[in-house]
Amino acid sequence: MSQMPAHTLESHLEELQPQLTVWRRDFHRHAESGWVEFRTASIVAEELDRLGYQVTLGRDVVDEAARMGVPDADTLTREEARARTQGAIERWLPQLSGGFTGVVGVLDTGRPGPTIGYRIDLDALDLEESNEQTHRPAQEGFGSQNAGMMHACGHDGHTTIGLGLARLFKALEADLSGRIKLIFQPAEEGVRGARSMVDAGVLDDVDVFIATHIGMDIPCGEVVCAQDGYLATTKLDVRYTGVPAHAGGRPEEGRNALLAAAQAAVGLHAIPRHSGGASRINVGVLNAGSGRNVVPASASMKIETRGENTTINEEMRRRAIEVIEGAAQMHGVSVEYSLAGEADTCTASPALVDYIQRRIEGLPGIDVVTPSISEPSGSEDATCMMRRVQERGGLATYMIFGTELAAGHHHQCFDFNEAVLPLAVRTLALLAFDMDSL
Ligand SMILES: O=C(O)C[C@H](NC(=O)Cc1c[nH]c2ccccc12)C(=O)O
Repeated sequence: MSQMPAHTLESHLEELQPQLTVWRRDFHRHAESGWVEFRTASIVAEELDRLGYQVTLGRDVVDEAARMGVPDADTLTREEARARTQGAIERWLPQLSGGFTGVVGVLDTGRPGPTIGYRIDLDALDLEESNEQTHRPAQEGFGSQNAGMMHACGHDGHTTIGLGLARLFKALEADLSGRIKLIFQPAEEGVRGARSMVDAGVLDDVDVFIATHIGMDIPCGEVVCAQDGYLATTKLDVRYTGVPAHAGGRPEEGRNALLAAAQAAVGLHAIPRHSGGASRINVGVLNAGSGRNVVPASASMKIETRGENTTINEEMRRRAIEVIEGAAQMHGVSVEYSLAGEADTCTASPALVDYIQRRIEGLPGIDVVTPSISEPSGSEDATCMMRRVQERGGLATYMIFGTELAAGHHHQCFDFNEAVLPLAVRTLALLAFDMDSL
């Protein structure tokens, strides 16, 4: 990788900056949950294609069998139609249809050098955004137009950073060598999409891999070179089926699915925490019953286990399944459960962390460079992409770009300081220009 004049980058970035805000607010306003990011993915594909990147998408980058937590066919069809009405770019939709909303753009300089992969997650959360006028997106007219979907974790910012990188790398291509691979991943929330891109082979030619997240309760100007504290996690969908009966006339003929689920919910949260390290369990959703005077014949739950390492998470999952099955037996109902998402832990590559720390010290806008954070945090399926690259002898890390938040991640009033966008684009771009020293 050769050096490029810093003023060249800065002049391109200055020109790009207004566009970053436009992109972020457009993606925020058209928030799309996992596997239905049709409009977002089509805009990404169009921009990459316009810039001259090699664009692959859909089933070419998403392995169908490895997808997890995919919405039902009616939802996919409805959301694709919604995306069309909101300006999705038609020519890309056939390949994205059915919930194959991954997009990969490759810039091949033709000169010897590493392939550097950047992971960008596209999806919004299943959450209703605040419409309070104290919430800036609502006040300034870019609140989500899609009921029950909100960018409340910063992935609208991530997608913007990815497109900003695409433009900047194209503008600076003459000073680059090797290949840049921008990996736009669906369905990070619920850890559902990364595995399908790994199984599609997307990471098999990546030498250096960088995933990123903004926010995480640190201020704009602080950059973490490696977030190592991600928890291994398993997500399960559970369904109990009982026997309906007249609650007043023949209660003894019923088999109560609601009680089975309630028993399971309490039993799950009673599973002891693990002495070997951090462990978590959560029953996030419980729906049951059909009428006040009917013995409930159906109940469904969305649950998750987490652990500081694979062993702890596996033990939490094993105990959870014991409880789920035991509750069914207690109430004489049947139970089915399915895997709805899964991710492991991962540790960043020390050589890459050292390189990043040296390279970004003193860059414009960066006040604090933290080498790594290892406190148990949430979970991330980028870890399976990191592992794939490392298994092949490559280097991987997960960077955090701090930024002030109006409310915490996954909160209906979430918003962030958009100054992080150009800072992240500059920092991530510069990392690609001096990797020979790695
Ligand atoms: O398990 C999931 O659904 C992934 C999801 N991931 C994130 O929210 C990203 C994330 C990981 N760690 C943190 C810490 C704070 C905010 C966001 C995150 C989570 O942990 O619930």
